[in-house]
Amino acid sequence: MTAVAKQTPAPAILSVADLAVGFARRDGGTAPAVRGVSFDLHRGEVLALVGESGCGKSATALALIGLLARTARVGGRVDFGGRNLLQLPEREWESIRGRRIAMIFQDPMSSLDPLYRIGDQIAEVLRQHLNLSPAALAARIRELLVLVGIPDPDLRLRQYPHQLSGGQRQRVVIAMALACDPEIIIADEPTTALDVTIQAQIIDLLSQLNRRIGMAMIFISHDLGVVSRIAHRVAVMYAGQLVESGPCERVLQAPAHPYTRGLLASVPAAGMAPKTPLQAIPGMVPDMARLPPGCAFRNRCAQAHDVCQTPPPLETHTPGRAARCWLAAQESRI
Ligand SMILES: Nc1ncnc2c1ncn2[C@@H]1O[C@H](COP(=O)(O)OP(=O)(O)OP(=O)(O)O)[C@@H](O)[C@H]1O
Repeated sequence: MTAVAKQTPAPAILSVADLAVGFARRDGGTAPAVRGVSFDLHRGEVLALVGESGCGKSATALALIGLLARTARVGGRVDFGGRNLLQLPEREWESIRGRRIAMIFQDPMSSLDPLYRIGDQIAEVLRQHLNLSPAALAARIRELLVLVGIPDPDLRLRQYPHQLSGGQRQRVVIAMALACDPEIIIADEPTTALDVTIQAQIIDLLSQLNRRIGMAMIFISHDLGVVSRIAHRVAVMYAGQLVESGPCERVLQAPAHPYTRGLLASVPAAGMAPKTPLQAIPGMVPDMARLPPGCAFRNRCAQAHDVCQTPPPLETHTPGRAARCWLAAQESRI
């Protein structure tokens, strides 16, 4: 696996502090989904949120853009533009969602309306937020299609979603997310629904756009191979908590948490011989309603020992690198 050389810029434009999300259960209780997550997103930076299905990545993302289900209970702070987004009334979200913070979902068809032409759908996003003349609107739609690498934009903008390939549809969704020059894009598994070659093209496009336009991005993925191609920083989540974070190259080269090491062993790395067996992490992600006492990963961890019955804190060992593991501290892995 080759990590692209990237630099982490400052300052923070979004600050998440002690974010907690829980979902109401039928018995009146709350099932936790996100447990005390804190991180900063810096201007121009790509931060990857990584972890297996069910570890709380999407719930974190949806909290940042005010799209959690009504049954969700939310705590903590999300500071952006001088406001705590968790307290924003819905009518005030209109000037932020899609305008200053935009989201790209996994399946392009969930963001596109099959009944409307591509150009009209991009126009709708622009009309919602900006007051452009008809000529400026048409020019901006064309410019966006060119920006995301859609060939023959004048033809494509008159077509319907079903007339485009899956990769082109995801490019259109990216164009819609970029339409109003947002400061932050949240991309939730944006390539999972695409085949492998197209996946690589979309990741390269997002990476190029980040470098050219400089928008910050929260990139959600379960695949550290994909993350290594785009992220400046990585935050690994397990059972709703951050278990490791740090600069992408350093985390991938010297993972401090056994869970991060498990995730790395389960993805193909560049230079690996073709039939090298990949190792899945044994066991299952715990049921969030019945978390084991102590470290949430200990039932799956080959290195678990007595101390792991006490929950480990997320400790910063070197500046910018943190891990939630008693062993990481003892072995000075970071
Ligand atoms: N609307 C909801 N109602 C009840 N529980 C939910 C809801 N959305 C998510 N959850 C639960 O919250 C936990 C975290 O889910 P989340 O979707 O954030 O995980 P994820 O890491 O993004 O996984 P995936 O990649 O599968 O989306 C899971 O236990 C999930 O079942």
